[in-house]
Amino acid sequence: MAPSLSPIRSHHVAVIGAGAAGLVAARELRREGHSVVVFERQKQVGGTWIYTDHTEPDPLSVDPTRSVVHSSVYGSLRTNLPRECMGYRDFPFVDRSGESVSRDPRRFPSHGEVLAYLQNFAKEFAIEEMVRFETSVLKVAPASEEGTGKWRIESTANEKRDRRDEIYDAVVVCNGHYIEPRLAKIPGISSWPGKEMHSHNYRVPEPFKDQVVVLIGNSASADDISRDIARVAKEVHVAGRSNAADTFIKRSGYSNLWMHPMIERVHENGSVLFQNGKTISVDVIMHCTGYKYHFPFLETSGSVTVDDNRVGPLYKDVFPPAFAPWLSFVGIPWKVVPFPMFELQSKWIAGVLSGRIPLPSKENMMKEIRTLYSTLEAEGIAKRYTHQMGITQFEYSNWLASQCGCPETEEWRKEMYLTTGMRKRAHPETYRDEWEDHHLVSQAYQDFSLYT
Ligand SMILES: Cc1cc2nc3c(=O)[nH]c(=O)nc-3n(C[C@H](O)[C@H](O)[C@H](O)COP(=O)(O)OP(=O)(O)OC[C@H]3O[C@@H](n4cnc5c(N)ncnc54)[C@H](O)[C@@H]3O)c2cc1C
Repeated sequence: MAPSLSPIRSHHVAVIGAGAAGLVAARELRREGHSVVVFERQKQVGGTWIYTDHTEPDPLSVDPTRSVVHSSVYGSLRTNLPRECMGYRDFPFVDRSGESVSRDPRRFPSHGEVLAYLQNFAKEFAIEEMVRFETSVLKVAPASEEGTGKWRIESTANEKRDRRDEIYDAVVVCNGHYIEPRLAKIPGISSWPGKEMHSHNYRVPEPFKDQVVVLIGNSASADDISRDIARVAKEVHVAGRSNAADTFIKRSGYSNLWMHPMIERVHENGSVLFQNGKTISVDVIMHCTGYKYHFPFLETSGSVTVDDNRVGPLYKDVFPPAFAPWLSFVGIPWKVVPFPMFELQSKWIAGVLSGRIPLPSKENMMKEIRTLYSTLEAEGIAKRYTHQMGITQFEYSNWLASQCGCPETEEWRKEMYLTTGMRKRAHPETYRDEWEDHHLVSQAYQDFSLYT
């Protein structure tokens, strides 16, 4: 029998990961009265925002035995959302350059500023006292075959190599999903002699000096990294699946940066043929093709799977009905404003666990998931886009807010997200330094005065 959800019960909850998702999950769980242990394999909080010069020994990151480097952040990275929009709702991401000279006051700051913000958040809410640093979770499995609802967690302290085996009432998975690369399929690649890598292992442009580089991808990273590398490389070519087959465009402002459709095939002599018929001799192919959800520690005997990058079944992207509410995930949706969404998902999980917020029956949750899958299929949307949200994120967040009794997403935040998206597409070079949504910034700061 699973533990009953009588009103306001406190549980012993494990959170996996101390990135932006795990930090706010820990705060909300403790606020609700649960006892919390956060497992974090790195030495500090911040997850993907902890920049490191290190990269993985396997540049494509496909070797399952490789030592994993968590962060995918590159040296020049600045946020692609304005700070007002990006921060948690009750801990605004405001300029704190008055507090320390090393802060970055820009509206679209560098990765170091986001890390500093997350560190401030952890300090403000005393999160670190709940975190076991340098401790990797190796296995998460139901504690017994009888389905007691409890979870067995095996972990190891990285240095000491001592394994711990513990039982928790509930597990909240916040392990991030920008670690396990997806790769493009390229005909002829096995005998192509050049260097292949994934953007996960890109840090700085210098190694690409005087080289001819092809980047595959239409994402923010392909866009940013191509410009970064074009400063030193001989030529940079971006191959995008969504570009028309005859695309051959020189990027304005650059003498050495071109856009193409996908690669048709590559050859033993080092050349690359694009679908537009252009052939060039290439030194490096970089896959900026995104990541796969990956939960190497999770053992659910097939009850929770990753199928073509669909994590499922998940009710509202959070609870697998078979284990609800004792297993949950924060941070699965993508193309979203992540931090405020993590905050609402975490409030919901905390309230459901304590019995304050009801969940539908397992059957009804499954019914809703099946309806979602059928709708996606009928609309011709591939499984791998199940968790993509974009504009629908606000309806989703507002639903979460209604469950938790919180105010809906602020209008200014929604408008700022949409306006930034439009400016990014129209002015990819300058959107981080020039903007027109000053009225939205004022509205944001009016709201922030409640918290700052
Ligand atoms: C290149 C890049 C640019 C981005 N730009 C933006 C942006 O501009 N704005 C924005 O809002 N978002 C951006 N994002 C999205 C970003 O991922 C989210 O903002 C957010 O940081 C994700 O937080 P998370 O906690 O889900 O995951 P992560 O930050 O990845 O944290 C997961 C944590 O789990 C730990 N962990 C994993 N497995 C284990 C284990 N087995 N045992 C113990 N600990 C474990 C990791 O060490 C890590 O600390 C960007 C992402 C990338 C990759």
